[in-house]
Amino acid sequence: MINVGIVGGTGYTGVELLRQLASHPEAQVRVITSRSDAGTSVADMYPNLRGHFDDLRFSEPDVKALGACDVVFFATPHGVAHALAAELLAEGTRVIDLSADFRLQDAEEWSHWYGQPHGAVDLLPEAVYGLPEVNREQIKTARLIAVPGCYPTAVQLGFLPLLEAGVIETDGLIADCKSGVSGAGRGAKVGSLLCEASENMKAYGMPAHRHLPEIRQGMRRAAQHDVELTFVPHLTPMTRGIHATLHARLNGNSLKLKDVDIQGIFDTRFASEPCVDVLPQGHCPETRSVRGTNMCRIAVFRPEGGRQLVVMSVIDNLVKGASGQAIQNMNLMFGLNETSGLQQIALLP
Ligand SMILES: NC(=O)C1=CN([C@@H]2O[C@H](COP(=O)(O)OP(=O)(O)OC[C@H]3O[C@@H](n4cnc5c(N)ncnc54)[C@H](OP(=O)(O)O)[C@@H]3O)[C@@H](O)[C@H]2O)C=CC1
Ligand SMILES: CC(=O)N[C@@H](CCC(=O)OP(=O)(O)O)C(=O)O
Repeated sequence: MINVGIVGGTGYTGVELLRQLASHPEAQVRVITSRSDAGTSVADMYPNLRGHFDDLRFSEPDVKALGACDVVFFATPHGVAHALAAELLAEGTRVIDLSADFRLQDAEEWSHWYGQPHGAVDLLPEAVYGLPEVNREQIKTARLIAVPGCYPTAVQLGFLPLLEAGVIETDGLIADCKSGVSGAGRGAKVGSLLCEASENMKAYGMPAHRHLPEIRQGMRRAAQHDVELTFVPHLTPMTRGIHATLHARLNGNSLKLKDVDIQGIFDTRFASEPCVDVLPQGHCPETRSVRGTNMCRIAVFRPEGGRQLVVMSVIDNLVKGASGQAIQNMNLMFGLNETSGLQQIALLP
């Protein structure tokens, strides 16, 4: 049994970790922290978990108790994992961070986008970007994982096959993304109020959202050179889900273009991926088909056989976009079945 600690258990990604770990056959949550709700029982705060964690109570973060765990998840705001990761790693505890603290390889770039100094520069060289579809082998031996952001997961998975195959222009790329409101976290904010967010849709984070450098970093790796991307996030009136509509243009001359099998590129790239499902030609993915699941569903279109491509990529922001992907990483790090505890099917309607 893997002994698990969670720092920041009262947020949406924290409770999503608990929901998934409740049915995990080889993981046991031993410690879960909240400073404001220390002493409260988990089942009292989240009645959907009654019967699963009845003896578990939130406690103040304590490095000794967390350091006795095999792995600690950070489901905390940016900067918290910077402060605690080194001490936990020194205890032999592995760290899986759901925040952005270790996602960018360049500490100065991180400080620029997150508006604070990087608090753990020494750990950056060993942090592994936890996108299993790209870094599976490094994840298996990692001590410190940076779980990708929600938009970066949906966007990178959608663009990767095309970038790796070298069939698209790498300038003028567009990621037009829509997110459910749980992406903004559980903390009270005016923008998340029912009267603000329902029956409404708006873009935000313009002209540049903090996920842009993270997405660009992954796309640069896939293309092996810089890419030019416009990323526009929108808030939509649903609780969970991300829908990314990606636009790219085929490169090369029109004679060669005839022969490019776009559907085949996606089918081949993700054929052995347990958490990516490429839809058959002509089908559009929908967010409700991945709601509560660790699946990314993708479709690719080439309207009228032209140069322009449209890729659609959907995930649940709290699962494949956060907690589910974090558990997928844990499974790989501990040599377990990669989808252990992650085999939920979406509830329709
Ligand atoms: N929501 C989403 O869709 C996604 C979120 N993420 C990231 O995951 C992380 C958590 O997100 P989310 O669950 O939405 O966040 P919330 O804001 O809902 O929850 C934050 C949690 O962290 C705890 N916390 C806050 N400050 C500290 C601190 N200084 N030290 C220790 N614990 C602290 C809080 O409890 P308390 O204050 O009581 O200690 C709370 O349990 C964030 O970095 C977020 O950006 C990543 C992908 C998707
Ligand atoms: C709808 C909404 O507000 N979404 C959040 C992104 C989700 C998130 O928490 O970002 P990380 O993955 O980097 O942690 C935002 O735009 O800031």
